[in-house]
Amino acid sequence: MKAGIVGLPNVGKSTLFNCLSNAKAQSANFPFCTIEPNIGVVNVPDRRLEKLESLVNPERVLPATVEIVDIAGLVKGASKGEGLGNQFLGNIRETDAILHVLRCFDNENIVHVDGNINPVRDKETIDMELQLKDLETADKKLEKVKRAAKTGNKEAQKEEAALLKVKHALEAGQSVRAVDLTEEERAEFIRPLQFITDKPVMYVCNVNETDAVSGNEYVDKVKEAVKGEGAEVLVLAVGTEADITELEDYEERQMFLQDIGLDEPGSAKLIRGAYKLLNLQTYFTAGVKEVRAWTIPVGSTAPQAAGVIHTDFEKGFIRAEVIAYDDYVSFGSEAKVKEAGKMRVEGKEYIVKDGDVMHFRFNV
Ligand SMILES: Nc1ncnc2c1ncn2[C@@H]1O[C@H](COP(=O)(O)OP(=O)(O)OP(=O)(O)O)[C@@H](O)[C@H]1O
Ligand SMILES: [Mg+2]
Repeated sequence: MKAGIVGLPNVGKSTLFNCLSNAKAQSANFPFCTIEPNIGVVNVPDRRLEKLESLVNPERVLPATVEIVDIAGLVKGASKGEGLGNQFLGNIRETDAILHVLRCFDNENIVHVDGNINPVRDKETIDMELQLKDLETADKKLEKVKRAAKTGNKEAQKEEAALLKVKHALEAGQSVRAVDLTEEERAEFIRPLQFITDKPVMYVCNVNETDAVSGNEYVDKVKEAVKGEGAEVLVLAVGTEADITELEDYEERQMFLQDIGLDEPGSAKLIRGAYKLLNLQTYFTAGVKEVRAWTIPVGSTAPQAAGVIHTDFEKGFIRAEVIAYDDYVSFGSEAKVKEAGKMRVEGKEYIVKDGDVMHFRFNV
């Protein structure tokens, strides 16, 4: 599962990537600095993990991770091959969620490819290119389906109807995620086509240091423009945070953050947001050797969760012993939780909850 960073050229995508990931991407003040995508594995900050560490005192602690991809900037006409359009759009198709960076800062030294600062227009430019690309996908598929539909194939007729809804919405400037489709239409016909504008999105407003806490007028306009989408809008002083990430010393980083009015890096919030956007959640294993966060899709069953550790755990799954995170913390140790009768034994059907601390019993 991975989230891709998209936006116009020179808006701060690679700089954002650099505050998230230890892998360093080249960032510079000229458009199309990035050509090949940069891929980084990012630790998901989670205070619960720190709490468990303090209770268990393990030899090591392993956080959950999420993959972030820094993609080349898109420009108007990308869907028709402008810039390096088509190739870049291919890189976006391979991701599972989109972090859309919008330039919300004034700075005469940093070139804007369209001449002035207007994040709402920029968003529309990017959306339109993504929508045009999706339209191409829909048209191609429709051509095939139409023939089968004409012969009276019922399934093909249903598919044609769903695709036509999507086509018309895209032509009207809507994204696929906003199209009114039945659950069945989505699952059977639309999701398999991996439309770019069907992927969940979060907007990242890149602001100056002074606006890191309360945003600015540009941010307000973005919020107003995306109100109907239900998407999250995050305010982040990307340039400043990248500088702070460079500091070796933890105390020094905290001081800098406090100076700009933050108690944790905005990038931490963003990573958690990306994790949620990907529809992922965490369960923990907590032993003296290792306290570890494991990543599973929301709605996973206990055997599926066990399978993330090892396929044998899933195949030979017998049962899971589960402690709710809050119980673990309020009783202070596994032994005390057991004494209090708060440890549950769950079977194959159990849907794992975020934060569960788990042991698996299995048989191979
Ligand atoms: N909030 C900010 N304030 C001032 N300058 C910034 C801010 N964010 C990024 N920059 C600067 O903007 C320039 C472009 O940044 P970056 O290389 O990250 O853009 P990009 O979106 O990756 O561009 P490309 O699409 O060309 O790869 C860099 O010089 C960076 O330092
Ligand atoms: Mg870049």
